[in-house]
Amino acid sequence: MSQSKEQRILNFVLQNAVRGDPCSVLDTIDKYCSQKEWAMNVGDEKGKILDKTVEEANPSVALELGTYCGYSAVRISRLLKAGARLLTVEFNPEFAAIAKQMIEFAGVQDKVKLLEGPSQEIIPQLKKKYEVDTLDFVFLDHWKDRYKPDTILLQECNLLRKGSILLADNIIFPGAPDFLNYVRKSPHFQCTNYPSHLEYMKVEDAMEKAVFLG
Ligand SMILES: CCc1ncnc2c1ncn2[C@@H]1O[C@H](/C=C/CNC(=O)c2cc(-c3ccc(F)cc3)cc(O)c2O)[C@@H](O)[C@H]1O
Ligand SMILES: [Mg+2]
Repeated sequence: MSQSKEQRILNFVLQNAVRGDPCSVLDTIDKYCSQKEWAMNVGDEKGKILDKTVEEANPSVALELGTYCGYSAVRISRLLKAGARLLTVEFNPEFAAIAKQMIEFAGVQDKVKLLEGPSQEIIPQLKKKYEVDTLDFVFLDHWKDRYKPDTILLQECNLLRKGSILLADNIIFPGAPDFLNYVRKSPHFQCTNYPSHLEYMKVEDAMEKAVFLG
């Protein structure tokens, strides 16, 4: 059976990156996806916005929705302080298996817990099953029509606290218009837009930061 693109990305990392070096894994994925096959990793330009927002949040507990190949899980977890953890949610078993190997090769497995399943099922389990009190940081990068319902679900499950930071990818392309409308109109969020470009392309994109006000 022919290999998937995601398997080819992983193989390129296993053969070309430095084991245990998260930056080398990120650079190697970016090299492959800019020169050989495009893939929907957040990439380096928007990745720098992600880095700054993670550093601002300095989270003890972070959540990512949409692991894909693990690029942003490696990117986020490499910045976490000792004892902090990232929970990342992925419902495609093939992508979850790729991401697990990517995370282990980068050497960040002790900081990352990969939760397999749909976010709407996982989120309500976070408090009791995964011992989460509240989330300090949430990165939204899964199906774009899931950003708004999952943001509402996070609030309903009391997983956000005053100052929790949400960061959403792809605000322009593919776009998440209902999410953008929702957080910008809500009195419970303070929003900031970060113009950027689509990963590996000269196409406009943006990220939106939404800080929960309680
Ligand atoms: C059910 C809830 C739920 N629960 C758990 N896991 C879930 C999930 N919903 C989705 N997943 C997983 O997350 C990832 C999907 C991510 C979706 N991302 C884009 O569609 C996207 C597209 C472009 C672009 C495409 C084509 C273009 F031409 C231009 C741009 C660029 C980007 O940065 C993009 O993020 C996959 O691993 C899914 O298995
Ligand atoms: Mg994205």
